[in-house]
Amino acid sequence: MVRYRVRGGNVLRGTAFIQGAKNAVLPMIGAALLASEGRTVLRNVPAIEDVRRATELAEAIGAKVQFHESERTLVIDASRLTSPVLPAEIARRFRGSVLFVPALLHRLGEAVIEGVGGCNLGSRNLDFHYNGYKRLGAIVNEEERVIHIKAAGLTGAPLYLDTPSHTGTENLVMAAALASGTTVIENAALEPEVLDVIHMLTRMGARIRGAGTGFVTVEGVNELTAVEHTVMPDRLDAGVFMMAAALTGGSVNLVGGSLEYLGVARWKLEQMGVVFEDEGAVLQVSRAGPIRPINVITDTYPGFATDLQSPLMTLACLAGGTSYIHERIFDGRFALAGELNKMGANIEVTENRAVVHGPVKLRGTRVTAHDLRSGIALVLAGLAAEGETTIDTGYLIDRGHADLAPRMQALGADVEREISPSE
Ligand SMILES: CC(=O)N[C@H]1[C@@H](OP(=O)(O)OP(=O)(O)OC[C@H]2O[C@@H](n3ccc(=O)[nH]c3=O)[C@H](O)[C@@H]2O)O[C@H](CO)[C@@H](O)[C@@H]1O
Ligand SMILES: C=C(OP(=O)(O)O)C(=O)O
Repeated sequence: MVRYRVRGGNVLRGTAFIQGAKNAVLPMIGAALLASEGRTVLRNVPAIEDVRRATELAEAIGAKVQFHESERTLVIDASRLTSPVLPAEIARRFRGSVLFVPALLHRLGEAVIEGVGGCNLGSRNLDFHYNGYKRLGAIVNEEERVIHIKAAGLTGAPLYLDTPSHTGTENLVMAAALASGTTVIENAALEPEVLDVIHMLTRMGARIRGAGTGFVTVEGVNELTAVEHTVMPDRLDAGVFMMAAALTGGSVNLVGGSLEYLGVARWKLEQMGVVFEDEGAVLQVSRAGPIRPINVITDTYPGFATDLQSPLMTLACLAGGTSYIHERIFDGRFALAGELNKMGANIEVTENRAVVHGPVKLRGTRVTAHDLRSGIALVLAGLAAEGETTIDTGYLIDRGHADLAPRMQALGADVEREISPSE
């Protein structure tokens, strides 16, 4: 079992390199599987557990994949896919497994989903995905524990999403890209990662209009070509390093930490006292004065990202006053509050609203990451706490943050990653 150990009190200074985006690279691996010839090269790929699982899953269905981790480069040869089955033991470990379905439908005519993983955040349905496939002509059998989807050729159709689902949009765009005829997807997601995936698909030969408008039109083509593509920077990884600088009162330079994709999170952090200075392509982050309390409502992009809500809760514990957080995307994303309260925080949760009373003095203790973002939020809490914080289920942090300990150490933080002796 992986565990993180953090000794608090150090002020962070120096340079951090922001990784490539987890939520862009996973659909890009799914997109690479649509190309029936040649090799796809993805650059700026983060060495995270989710990418390792995606590599294993792609191999399980017959693709040849090489992950050159030190070069942050993934090479995918999907010329022969051999199995429509997404095996449970891999697929259950990450949400991105669901992004392999369009390639299986187009290449093999069926997909068998033995399980889908991802962060445990309450209900996480896939009905928008399945309804979309059905409208494109697929038959979806959801009656068993194992889901079977069959498609003898997909045909373009008008589609909609009840809410602008991130992976839902990516999946329906990929399904429509090789369908015959035209598909219009109404209420499509606007997240920058979705746009980066559409950019890659367009370079592969897909005909997609309207990305970033909420109405995406896809004219189906007969084939897609393997391309080389550089994954955009991870705005969630950047947000964490911004908050690490702010809560320790330090100053860090973020390489790849552009403000361009932060949406409302940028303005909320500024209201809390975070100062940004763009120096060409490097972003300097520091704090002016004490941390101020904040009101945050999570929303789809450009609203405040739900994935930054947990780290923000840690920052709010240190603010001089009461902060209010309203979580609108996931119904089970407040397990963090109980863990922070063990460290001395004063957080009250009622359904999907949290009231964070600050400032408190956090004390290091043993805590548990319930999901990826609560895990990284506990690392941040550890940086600000007196004494040592031990965070179990470190695998969840490694799902989405590459080389966290060395990157934090380079800034002067006392963060260690260890494998627990019990295994
Ligand atoms: C791999 C990946 O990209 N993960 C991201 C993606 O997850 P993911 O794509 O799973 O999140 P969605 O945008 O689909 O989910 C948003 C909301 O819609 C609901 N919903 C979604 C699909 C569906 O078919 N039916 C349904 O009811 C979900 O339960 C949730 O309440 O977007 C989330 C919201 O920005 C992020 O937190 C995740 O980091
Ligand atoms: C919810 C998250 O990821 P996933 O959708 O991969 O579980 C996340 O990145 O916080």
